[in-house]
Amino acid sequence: MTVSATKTPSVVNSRIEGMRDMEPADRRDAIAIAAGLDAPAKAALSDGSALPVAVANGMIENVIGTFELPLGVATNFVVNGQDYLVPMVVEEPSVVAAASYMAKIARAGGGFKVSSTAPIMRAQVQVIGLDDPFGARAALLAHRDALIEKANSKDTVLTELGGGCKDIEVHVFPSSAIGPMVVMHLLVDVRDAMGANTVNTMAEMLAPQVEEITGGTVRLRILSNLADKRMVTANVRIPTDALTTKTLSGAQVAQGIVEACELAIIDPYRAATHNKGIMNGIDPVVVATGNDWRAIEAGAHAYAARNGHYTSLSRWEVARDGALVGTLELPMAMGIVGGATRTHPAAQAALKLLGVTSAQELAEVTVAVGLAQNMAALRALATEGIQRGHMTLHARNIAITAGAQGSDIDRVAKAIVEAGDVTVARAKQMLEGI
Ligand SMILES: CC(C)(COP(=O)([O-])OP(=O)([O-])OC[C@H]1O[C@@H](n2cnc3c(N)ncnc32)[C@H](O)[C@@H]1OP(=O)([O-])[O-])[C@@H](O)C(=O)NCCC(=O)NCCSC(=O)C[C@@](C)(O)CC(=O)[O-]
Ligand SMILES: NC(=O)C1=CN([C@@H]2O[C@H](COP(=O)(O)OP(=O)(O)OC[C@H]3O[C@@H](n4cnc5c(N)ncnc54)[C@H](OP(=O)(O)O)[C@@H]3O)[C@@H](O)[C@H]2O)C=CC1
Repeated sequence: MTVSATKTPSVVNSRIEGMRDMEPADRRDAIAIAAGLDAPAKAALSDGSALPVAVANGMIENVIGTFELPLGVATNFVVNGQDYLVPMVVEEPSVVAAASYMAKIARAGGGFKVSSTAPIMRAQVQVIGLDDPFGARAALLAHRDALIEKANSKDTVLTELGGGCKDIEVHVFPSSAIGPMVVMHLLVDVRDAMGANTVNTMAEMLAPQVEEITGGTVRLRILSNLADKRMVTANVRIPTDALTTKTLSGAQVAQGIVEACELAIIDPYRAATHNKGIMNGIDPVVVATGNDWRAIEAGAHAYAARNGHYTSLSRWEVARDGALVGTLELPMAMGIVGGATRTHPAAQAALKLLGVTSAQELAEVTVAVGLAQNMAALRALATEGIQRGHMTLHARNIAITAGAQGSDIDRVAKAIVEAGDVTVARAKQMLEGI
C-alpha cells in the first residue's frame, strides 16, 4: 500500500461558512475563490451548456441532446491532512448535505486517512479446447517474460510513464460445463487511466501467442471489473464527544453505529442497502469527474461478495479510548485521463476543483466520501431515523412536483416540513393557500 504523495494544496480551506444559504451563483464564486478556479473552469461548472451537443455527439452514438443533473459541492473534507472541495453529481437530496456534515465532524479529529495500492488492472484471456489445463498453465508461466514483453510492445506512452504489464496469473478451471478451461490474467499498471481500453488492447494482442503456447483456442479477451489489485482504503476516527446528540451520549451513538454495521456484515438484505449508502457518496464523484460508474459499481459489489457471502464494504468499531473508528476498503478503477474525463468540459473542471494530480489521489478522496456518506446514514439510522433529515431536504423536490416555482419552492417546502406531512397532496394544498 502506498499513500499518495503530498503536494501543494490547491484548496486552502474546504470549510465554506454559510454555503447552504447562498444562491448557486454565489456558491460558485465562493468555491472558485477557494479552489483558485480559472474563468473557463468556473463557466464549465455553471448552469446550461457545459457539454455542447457537438462534443456529446463525439462521445456516444445517436446523440439527440444532453441530459442534466444537479452538481453540488461537498464542503469540509480533509483527506490525509489536505483540504478538498468535492464535486458531486447526484439527483438524490440530502446526499451532499450528509457528506458535508460528516466531513465537518471528522475534520475536528484530523479528517480521513487514505491509502491505496498501485493502479493495477486485470485483463482476462480465456482459453478452451484443452486436454491438459495444468500443462497449459505451466507453459504460459514458462513464457511469462515473453508475454509481458509483447504486451508492453505497443503502449509506449504507458511504459514510459512507469506503467504497463507487470505480471501474469494463470487460473485453471479443470472441469467447467464446456470442458477444461484456463484463464490467463494480465496484471497491468494503468497509471492515471481507468484502463479498460488499455488492457483490452493488450489482451487481444496476446491471443495468437497464447494459442500457440497452449494449443488451445482463445475466446474472451477483456478486463475484469473486479479490480482487486487496485484497492483503496479510507479510515476515520471520531472522538466520542463529537457524536453526542440532544438525547444520546456519544458512546451510545458510536455503539448504535457499530450495531447497525453488524447487521450489514451478517445479512445480505441489509448489506445491499448499507453499501448503497456508501455508493451514495462514491457514484456522484465518479460521475462528476467523467468516470465509468458501472465499472465502479460492478467492482464494489463483486468485492463485497468475494467470500461467497455478500457483506458490508465498511467496518465500524469502538476503540479502547471510546473513539468511533470506521474503515472502508474497495476496488477503485478511476482515471484522470482517457474515457470521458478529458472530453467532458465539466469533468475537467471538476478535476480542477478537486485539485487532484493522479488517478490514485482521485480514487482515495472518492473513497473518503463513501465512508463519510456511510457514517451519515448509520448515524441517522442509529439515532433519530433517516426520514427527518432526508425528508426535510426532499421537501423541495415535493414542492416542485406539486407545481411550485421560484421563491414558492422554499416556502412550500418549509410549510410541509413544519406540518410534518411531506407529500405532494399537502404541498398542492399549501401552494393553493399561497
Ligand atoms: C441531512 C442531514 C445532514 C441533516 O442534519 P441536521 O442535523 O439537520 O444538520 P444541521 O442543520 O445541524 O447542519 C449540520 C451540517 O450538515 C450540512 N448541511 C445540513 N443541511 C444542509 C443543507 N441544506 N445544505 C448544505 N449542507 C447542509 C452542513 O455541513 C451543516 O453544517 P454547517 O454548514 O451548518 O456548519 C442529516 O440528517 C444526515 O446526515 N442524514 C443522513 C442523510 C442520508 O444518508 N441521505 C442519503 C439518502 S438515504 C439513502 O439513500 C441511503 C440509506 C440511508 O438507505 C443507506 C443506509 O440505509 O445505510
Ligand atoms: N468493462 C469495462 O469497464 C469497460 C470499460 N470501457 C471504457 O473504457 C474507458 C477507459 O479506458 P482507458 O483505457 O482508461 O481509456 P483510454 O484508452 O481513453 O486512455 C488510456 C490511454 O491514455 C494514454 N495516457 C496518457 N497519459 C496517461 C497516463 N498518465 N496514465 C495512463 N495512460 C495515459 C495511454 O496511452 P496512449 O496515449 O498511447 O493511448 C493509455 O493507453 C472508459 O470510457 C470505460 O467506460 C471499455 C470497455 C470495457
